[in-house]
Amino acid sequence: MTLVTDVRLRRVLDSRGNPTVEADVLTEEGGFGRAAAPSGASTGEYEAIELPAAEAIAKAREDAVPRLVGEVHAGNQREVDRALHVADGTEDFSGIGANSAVAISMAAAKAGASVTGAPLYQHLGGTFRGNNYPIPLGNVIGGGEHAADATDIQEFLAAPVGAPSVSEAIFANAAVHGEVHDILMERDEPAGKGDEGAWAPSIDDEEAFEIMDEATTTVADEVGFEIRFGLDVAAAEMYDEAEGGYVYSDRVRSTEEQVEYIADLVAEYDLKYVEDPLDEDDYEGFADLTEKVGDRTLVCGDDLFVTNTDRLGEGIQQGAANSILIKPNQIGTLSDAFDAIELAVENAYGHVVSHRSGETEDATIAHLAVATDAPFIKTGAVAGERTAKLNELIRIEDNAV
Ligand SMILES: O=C(O)[C@@H](CO)OP(=O)(O)O
Ligand SMILES: [Mg+2]
Repeated sequence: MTLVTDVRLRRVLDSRGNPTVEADVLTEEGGFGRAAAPSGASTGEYEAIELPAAEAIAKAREDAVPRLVGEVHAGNQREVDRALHVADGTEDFSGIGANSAVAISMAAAKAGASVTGAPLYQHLGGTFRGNNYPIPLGNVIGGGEHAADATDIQEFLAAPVGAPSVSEAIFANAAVHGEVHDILMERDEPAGKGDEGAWAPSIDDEEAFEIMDEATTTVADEVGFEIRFGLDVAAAEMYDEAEGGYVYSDRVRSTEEQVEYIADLVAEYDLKYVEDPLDEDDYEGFADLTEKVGDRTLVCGDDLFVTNTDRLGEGIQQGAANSILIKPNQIGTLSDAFDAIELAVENAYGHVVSHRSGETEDATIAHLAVATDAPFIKTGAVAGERTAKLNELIRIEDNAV
């Protein structure tokens, strides 16, 4: 019923104005799915390889499309994704590009769902999926690789942990984003926005912590539920061995100092979430920090694990982190992302489904998060390519997809 009859690929715009790959998958019985690949700026060294969009499309047309059309069923995700791996023939999708692979993989899932008439989250998660929804982590202040002349820490994320529903959580994050703006205005700190729609003022990290504390407290009082906050340090971008450690605007921190610094921040601000607090090669540092604060906060590996089961397995062995960021384009297919989620869940690691800094209106990750009972989703707070996912979550909760 879901035999693939055509795969069409094209270049479309992403939110940074760069070309990215969009895929359409068509099947017998009129099935149709469309999806587009996102793109990172602070990419991990061990991610699957994104090729220039035009090249990825040319390679996929030559090598992948003939192995899909008339050969695989969109309703059988493993079959589709195996064919993509065979077509690619490398370990890191450098053959056809992880951008082509992930766009086709996600479009196939949507095509499979469309034939059965089930919403994508149910197609992916099964009919016995639980009734949980992820808490959205909303990026409201940011810098690092996502904005020039702003904070050293890449993302300050609102975490509305007490929200009674997804929609209330989403509106709370938007309110925190608005409150941050008001506080910045009061302080006479004008701010543009970074790649993900977060405010990118020219302030130091210390001031950003003060503002986050104030903004989350103010909005929590207004809405009447608990709002905490967290970070994506994106520390691999700061780490410079020759400089002796983590290079901040005002100083360099050694690995030990970095672990202490982050542990102190967790204690001082009761942080709910800390992503990539250490370099992507430093399992040991991650393990040290997890030992110190892992009972109180989520220590999450993004560049550390890159959605890869081998790297996650190593982290589990060493006790590095207690949660994993899931970005399908880091690994190339939905099947590989599901494998990483399964391994995480089996080992009591939390999983956080995530957007990239370069995004499109594609909302697949909202369905992926709901399908897999993810405790958290990280997909911004405002901006159209972010609200595409957030509004889809609202629709899913409202049974309207
Ligand atoms: O580091 C991250 O977690 C992401 C998304 O916020 O950024 P990028 O897509 O640039 O890697
Ligand atoms: Mg990150």
